[in-house]
Amino acid sequence: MAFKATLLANILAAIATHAWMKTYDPVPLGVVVTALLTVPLISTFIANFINPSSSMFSLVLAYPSFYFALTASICAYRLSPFHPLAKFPGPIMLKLTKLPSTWIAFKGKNHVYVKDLHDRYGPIIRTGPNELSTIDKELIPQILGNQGMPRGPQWEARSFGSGESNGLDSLISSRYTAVHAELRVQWNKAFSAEALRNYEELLIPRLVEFNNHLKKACGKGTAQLNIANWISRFTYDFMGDWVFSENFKTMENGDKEGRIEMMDKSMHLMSIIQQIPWIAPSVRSFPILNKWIVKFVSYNIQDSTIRSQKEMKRKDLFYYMGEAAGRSGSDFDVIAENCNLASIAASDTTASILSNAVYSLLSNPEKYKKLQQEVDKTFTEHEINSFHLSTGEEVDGKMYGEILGSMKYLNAVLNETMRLYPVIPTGLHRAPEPGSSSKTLRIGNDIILLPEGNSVNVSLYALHRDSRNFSPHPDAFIPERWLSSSEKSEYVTSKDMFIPFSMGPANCAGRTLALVELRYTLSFLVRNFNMEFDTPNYDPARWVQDLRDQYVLQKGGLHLRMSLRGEQ
Ligand code: HEM
Repeated sequence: MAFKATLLANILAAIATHAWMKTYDPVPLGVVVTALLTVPLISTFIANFINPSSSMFSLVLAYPSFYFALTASICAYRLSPFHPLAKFPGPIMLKLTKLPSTWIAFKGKNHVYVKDLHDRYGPIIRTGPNELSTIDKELIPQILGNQGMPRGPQWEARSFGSGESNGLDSLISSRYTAVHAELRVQWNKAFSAEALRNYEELLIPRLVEFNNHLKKACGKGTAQLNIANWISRFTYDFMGDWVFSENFKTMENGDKEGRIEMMDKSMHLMSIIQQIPWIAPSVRSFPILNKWIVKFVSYNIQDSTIRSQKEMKRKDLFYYMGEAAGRSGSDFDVIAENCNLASIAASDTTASILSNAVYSLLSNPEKYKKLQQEVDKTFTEHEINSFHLSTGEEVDGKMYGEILGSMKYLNAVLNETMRLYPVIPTGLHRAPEPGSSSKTLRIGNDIILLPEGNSVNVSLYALHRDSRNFSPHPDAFIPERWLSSSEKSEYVTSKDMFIPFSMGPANCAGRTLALVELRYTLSFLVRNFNMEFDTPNYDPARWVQDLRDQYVLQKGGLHLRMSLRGEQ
């Protein structure tokens, strides 16, 4: 009898605990742990008070029965028709827990996994107890567009800052529409036509330096180079120029401080903990786990501090985030947070696309040749000589952004690269605005009610490889699919479903600069160097295997044999 009373008390307590956790979700981890430790004790005490028995025996029974009942209650609810996401298909394990996704994120293969799930289950799937993923054409604008939702809790886990959801964090991790819109105004000013021209002026000398390093490495013969690593250092140094007015000299001296490595390790941790955002603050309170993030941020704070003490020579991002926004020294945290964001957004992203573009071209020699022909023709026609190695000339002050922007094949190659290898492959995460209770989405005549506490992800990797949007051969690198506009084209190319920079109010703020940098850098590489895979030392099949979805699409090494091209 006493045995039954303890059992019953703990089952009831478990159900009540579950109901309480659901109602006040997300409950801070510390409170949850305290509840899990104390509630079985209290319920057993009450049961024993009403029906005295051997307290030792009751205690032995209390914890297992409570945890078992709590787990059963949670699982039953998540699989039940009462769950708001009940009607969406997906593997049972994912409906129950995010643990499998956490493991897959650890391995960096979430993009492949989610695409595979969409192939199996359809355009709207359940990828977690409270999470959907969609590649549905009708839903995407409702999620990302102007009337869509703000960023979801995954972005808090990705925050480099304090991670507070209501404070002035960086633009990318603010979850409130109004806070985001206010910050975005300043970011938009930082990419005005005048600002862009300024950045372009900074880009050219840095590109010439990149050119010269590669030229030196090649000497009069052939060099074996990890071009992905060189590209990362180039994009990082260029970021230093226009964000902090500082030359980090990673091309000259190597990544001695390990900044690029730190950035990548930080994002690996974030990509894992974002799967279960509510544990993120606790995980990040462990110094051993958080050390890369802390170190990376401390470098950026140091860079912002140095920049704040310098006389401004050019309008860099620090200026736009600070002085131009009417912010002063007391707002240093906001300025530094946003410069910190730019240090990743403006380096790892372009490095990822450029390396993937080189890999794709070398894997498709006829496309490589076609691009080279276009680049040679355009550079000759417009006398774009200052990048040509053999001239060794200094920068001539001319800007070529517009000319490069009109190069059809170059832009088709970049589009095709961003289609196949989107920089943020799975992480366009959105959730109902905190405090809004729910978001209503429409699909045909159906209504999807997404209550607060639930979220939805758009997977660009799956969207861009969906044969309904891009065919034939959605997984193949075919820049030509971007060139034909006629109805009779042999290609289906859904341009509205090509969103590598996302869409809506939180789309990529740096899109215009990114495109300028990509066009310049790729055309200069193709113009000035012969490039081929360094086989048999390097197996090109490794490239795709080494790509990892770690918030930003991370890459391994890309080992090439490179030599200078002669006069064209
Ligand atoms: C090829 C290069 C790049 C790609 C493909 C890319 C892609 C993206 C995507 C997909 C997002 C939106 C995420 C979402 O919807 O939640 C984003 C946001 C953002 N990107 Fe980029 N990005 C690139 C380069 C850059 C550069 C060079 C900058 C310059 C700092 C930049 C700054 C930002 C910022 C500030 C945001 C947040 C925008 C907001 O919340 O309003 N990105 N980027």
